[in-house]
Amino acid sequence: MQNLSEQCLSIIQKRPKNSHKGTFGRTVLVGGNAQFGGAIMMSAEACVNAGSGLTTVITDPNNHQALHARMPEVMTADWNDNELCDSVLASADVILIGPGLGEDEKSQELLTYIFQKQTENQLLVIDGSAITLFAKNDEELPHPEQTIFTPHQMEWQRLSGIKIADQTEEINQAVQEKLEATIVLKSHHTEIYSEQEDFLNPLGNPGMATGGTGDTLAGIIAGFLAQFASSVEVINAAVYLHSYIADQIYYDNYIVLPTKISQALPYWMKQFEK
Ligand SMILES: NC(=O)C1=CN([C@@H]2O[C@H](COP(=O)(O)OP(=O)(O)OC[C@H]3O[C@@H](n4cnc5c(N)ncnc54)[C@H](O)[C@@H]3O)[C@@H](O)[C@H]2O)[C@@H](O)CC1
Ligand SMILES: Nc1ncnc2c1ncn2[C@@H]1O[C@H](COP(=O)(O)OP(=O)(O)O)[C@@H](O)[C@H]1O
Ligand SMILES: [Mg+2]
Repeated sequence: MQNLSEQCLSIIQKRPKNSHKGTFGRTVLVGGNAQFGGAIMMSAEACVNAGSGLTTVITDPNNHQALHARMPEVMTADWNDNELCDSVLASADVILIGPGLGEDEKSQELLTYIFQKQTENQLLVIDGSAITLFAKNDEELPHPEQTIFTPHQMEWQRLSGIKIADQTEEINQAVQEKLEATIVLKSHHTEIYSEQEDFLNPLGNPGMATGGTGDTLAGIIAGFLAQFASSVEVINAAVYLHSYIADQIYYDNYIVLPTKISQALPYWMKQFEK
């Protein structure tokens, strides 16, 4: 397993002078039920700050007002409006589903719907509740090689059937090969399992152990994939930068608020741009 280093951030390119919002990808985020609206809001805040050109959130209408108030940069779609959701999804480069999605009938319906809609040109990031739902059912991934799962250890236990205590590199890798998707296995030492190689993130701190830190990472991964060419290196950079910024904040803060990581992203991306 290869240790990630600052070098992995070299995928952060200086923006071309003649660029526009269309240059940096369209990201569609799906999640946030009435109870967990904050989760998808944190993903959206991360995604916009990570540089996604256009970001739309498909969510419970209860969350629209709060989302607009917090982040006017984000567009919204009512997750009951199929026609609107169809058109929003058709133009997506990256879809993220799961933060705060919940596990009821509506959540399952949305996951099945996204599986139907994903095309071979679109990347799909599956996080949070969507991992738990997928683990419970017999559905197949429409495009495994275009799919990234971002489970924490308990979600990975549900998805892979491997108990947390038994989650060793060899066993995890074997399940990655079966799933054919990329796995970002989150813990105090996050690991990335991909088709090519496995990676270990040496950064991060206990200040990150607060609800929303993973929702934020999912938003950064989606935003990075939307604007930089799709590769495991881009996912590595998202994981590394998320923890790098969290470590900067932890230096003089007992808790690392997830939204503070998002707010610091544009500054740190500027420091590392090549
Ligand atoms: N403000 C919000 O709206 C928030 C909503 N959230 C959403 O809540 C839903 C449920 O997700 P949860 O993860 O809370 O619930 P889960 O039930 O999926 O997992 C949490 C359980 O896993 C255990 N666990 C073991 N190892 C762990 C590890 N390495 N990292 C994290 N947990 C570990 C924890 O102790 C906890 O009991 C998701 O859709 C998520 O996006 C959470 O992100 C929290 C914040
Ligand atoms: N003690 C820790 N050290 C390093 N990173 C941590 C620690 N605790 C949590 N994290 C990171 O915080 C994130 C938590 O993700 P997750 O459990 O999905 O949170 P949530 O769903 O509440 O947003 C992961 O990126 C994980 O690596
Ligand atoms: Mg999570």
